[in-house]
Amino acid sequence: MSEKTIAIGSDHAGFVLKEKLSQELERRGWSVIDAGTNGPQSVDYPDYGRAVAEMIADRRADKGVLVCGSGIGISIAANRNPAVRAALCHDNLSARLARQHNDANVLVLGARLIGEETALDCLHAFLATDFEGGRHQKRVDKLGAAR
Ligand SMILES: O=C(CO)[C@H](O)[C@H](O)[C@H](O)COP(=O)(O)O
Repeated sequence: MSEKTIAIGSDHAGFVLKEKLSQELERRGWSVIDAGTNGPQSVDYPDYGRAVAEMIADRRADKGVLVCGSGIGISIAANRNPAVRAALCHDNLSARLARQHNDANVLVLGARLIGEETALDCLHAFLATDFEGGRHQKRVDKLGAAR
């Protein structure tokens, strides 16, 4: 795995946004593993949330990005894996706090709820922000998540 490997996945509702985010990640030098889906045909979000979560757990990817219509279903799916801290974000601040306070390793976006510009803003904030540690470390430890 290269130092900057990211796994990305979506259901049909997130497919178009996933493609845009994937292009942006590659433009920024990330090695992207695309877990699908690969078109607009209706699929089931748990399959893609699970696939990206397993890549995080197996350390095939450092971070992940998931997209569905609201972001809710695919967050629930990913967070069932104890290695994952998936954060559903709607703006720059929530994406930043997800990293600073929660050490989130998966960014989740709702393609039917936010526009492309906001999604890219969330992505940039998520990638640019480090975990603060300190008082947040023991709380993250209590989540029981592996790193
Ligand atoms: O999981 C979701 C809702 O919590 C996502 O928004 C899905 O993308 C959505 O449920 C898919 O809906 P559709 O009517 O089958 O396109």
